Amino acid sequence: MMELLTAAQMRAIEHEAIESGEVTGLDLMERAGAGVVAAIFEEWPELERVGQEGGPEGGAAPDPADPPRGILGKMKVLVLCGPGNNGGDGFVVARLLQARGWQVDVFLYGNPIDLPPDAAENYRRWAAVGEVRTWNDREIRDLYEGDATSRFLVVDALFGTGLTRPMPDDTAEMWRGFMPSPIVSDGRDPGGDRFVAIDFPSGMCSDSGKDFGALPAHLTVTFHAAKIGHYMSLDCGSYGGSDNCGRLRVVDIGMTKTAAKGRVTLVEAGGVLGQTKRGGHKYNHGHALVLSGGHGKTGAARLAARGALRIGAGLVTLGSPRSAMFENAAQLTAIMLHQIDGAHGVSELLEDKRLNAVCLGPGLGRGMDTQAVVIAALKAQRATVLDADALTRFERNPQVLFDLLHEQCVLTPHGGEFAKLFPDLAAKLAQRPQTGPAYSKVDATREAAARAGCVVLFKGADTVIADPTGRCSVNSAQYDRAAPWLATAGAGDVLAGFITGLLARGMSPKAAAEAGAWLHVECAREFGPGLISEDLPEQLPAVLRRLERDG
Ligand SMILES: NC(=O)C1=CN([C@@H]2O[C@H](COP(=O)(O)OP(=O)(O)OC[C@H]3O[C@@H](n4cnc5c(N)ncnc54)[C@H](OP(=O)(O)O)[C@@H]3O)[C@@H](O)[C@H]2O)[C@@H](O)CC1
Ligand SMILES: Nc1ncnc2c1ncn2[C@@H]1O[C@H](COP(=O)(O)OP(=O)(O)O)[C@@H](O)[C@H]1O
Ligand SMILES: [K+]
Repeated sequence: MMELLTAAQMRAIEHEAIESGEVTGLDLMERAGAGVVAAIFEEWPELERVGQEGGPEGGAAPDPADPPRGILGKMKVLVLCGPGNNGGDGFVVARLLQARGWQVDVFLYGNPIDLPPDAAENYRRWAAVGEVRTWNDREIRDLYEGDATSRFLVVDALFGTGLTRPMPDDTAEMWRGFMPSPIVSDGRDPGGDRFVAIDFPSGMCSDSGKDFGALPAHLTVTFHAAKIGHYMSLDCGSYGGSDNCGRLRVVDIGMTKTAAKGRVTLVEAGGVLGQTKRGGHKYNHGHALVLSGGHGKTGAARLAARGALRIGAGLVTLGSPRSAMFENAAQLTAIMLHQIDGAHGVSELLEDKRLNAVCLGPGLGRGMDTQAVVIAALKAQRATVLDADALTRFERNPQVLFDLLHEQCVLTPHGGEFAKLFPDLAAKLAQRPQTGPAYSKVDATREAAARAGCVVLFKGADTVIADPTGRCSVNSAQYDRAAPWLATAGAGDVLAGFITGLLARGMSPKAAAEAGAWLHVECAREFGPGLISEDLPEQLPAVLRRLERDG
């Protein structure tokens, strides 16, 4: 199970490892620097030839007959070291690359006398073989921009997990010079300069992913475990959150400990395995009820119902108001249809104990009825997914909803819905931070789950799932699992259906939310560009088959 750490947890793990005699701080820094160098060559194998005999190096003319050499031209390294241990890692990288024959320039932000001990030792080791130039952001920019014939490998070792406030003013000039470098979506820029961030792109908050003025990287190399900030996607314009990191690599530096408490995990395939049916009658796999909106607003509920059926609920019934019966009947086959009018109808139908999971919200409408219907369903104490209108209908008085929620419920808000139910938490999350570690989506979702008394799944490319006890995970649709096609109308309705289907099959609310969200992203990836929400449930057979095969 992959953990995502806060900066404080990482420091505690490091402290424990050093105290136990498992490793020294200097060992860790050496391994971190060596790990960065190894990651650079794994990412761009063609760079291995730089500085080697017969390979391109400072001064070598590009050879158009030899594409790799022609692409690289002259390759120089610029290492930007900061005043803490992130800077210490930078000195190690500088030393190791110079030893391979690279031409390396190193700038230090701050006074060498103030460096912490391990960084100071690596400063000395570098200073014995190379120059440390005093920080001058104008000079760095000139050096970078003034050399049109060279390609640069820029190593950003300014700030890592110790960043506590917005980037200092005297880095702004240099940042502006670097910014035009294109950051392409898969983190590769094979023809141009390479920006490598040690631990974090400097200016990015390691706990929240929030942007204190970050310099985006093509490759980010972190140590021991990824941090929460690496997986927070801010959805706030072109640069922010995980978008800053380019590709992410995690390097093992030989520590064995994990976070003692408050751990956050990354949702992975493991939690989803075993979902394929192994026998039993349809009633052994549960019976899900999805409530439809009225005439002209029925598509969302059908998407959810289809999702619930495909994910393996034994039976799925669509509860439809009288006005929409014909419309629904015309488009349903395996899904059963039952007329339900109003809250009374819901209570009556849920007297049938075989209906063990309910989905409310997609297309339900914001009319008077919705609130009463939700209340009736919650009083029936079934495993219940509340999405869309079933959430926003309580905007004026969320406490009415919170008082009725129980531990078998899952709320699935997107950002707008979250803000309606938890306006104070959404406001805290939206604030531009002045000090770090900043308030994160993980913090907000945990608080929301504690307040609601049930599982909250806060959607996005970084879907955060928390239960009221603080257990928390992130389902990421970033990096290798990017699925931008999910930003399509109705995708959330299908997710609500997936989770409802898994609840009907007896999964716990948190496990169902995690597995549903994971499979949702896999379905989007299985289909790829051009996806519309109807396609999502139809990818499940292939995804489940693959899981079975590879499991
Ligand atoms: N933990 C581990 O296991 C391992 C950690 N390792 C490495 O250590 C890194 C963490 O090191 P770190 O704690 O020294 O913090 P780091 O990011 O170098 O910055 C702290 C310095 O920056 C300063 N500062 C902060 N913000 C600022 C701002 N906006 N503007 C100006 N200054 C600012 C801050 O000043 P202060 O706030 O104290 O005034 C302090 O001087 C980690 O990212 C990883 O690379 C590896 O070696 C492997 C093992
Ligand atoms: N850029 C993206 N990358 C990955 N997943 C996304 C992205 N945008 C949206 N999603 C996912 O798609 C779904 C959209 O849900 P929602 O906003 O409720 O849409 P709708 O109301 O149209 O059904 C959520 O599961 C969300 O996590
Ligand atoms: K950095």
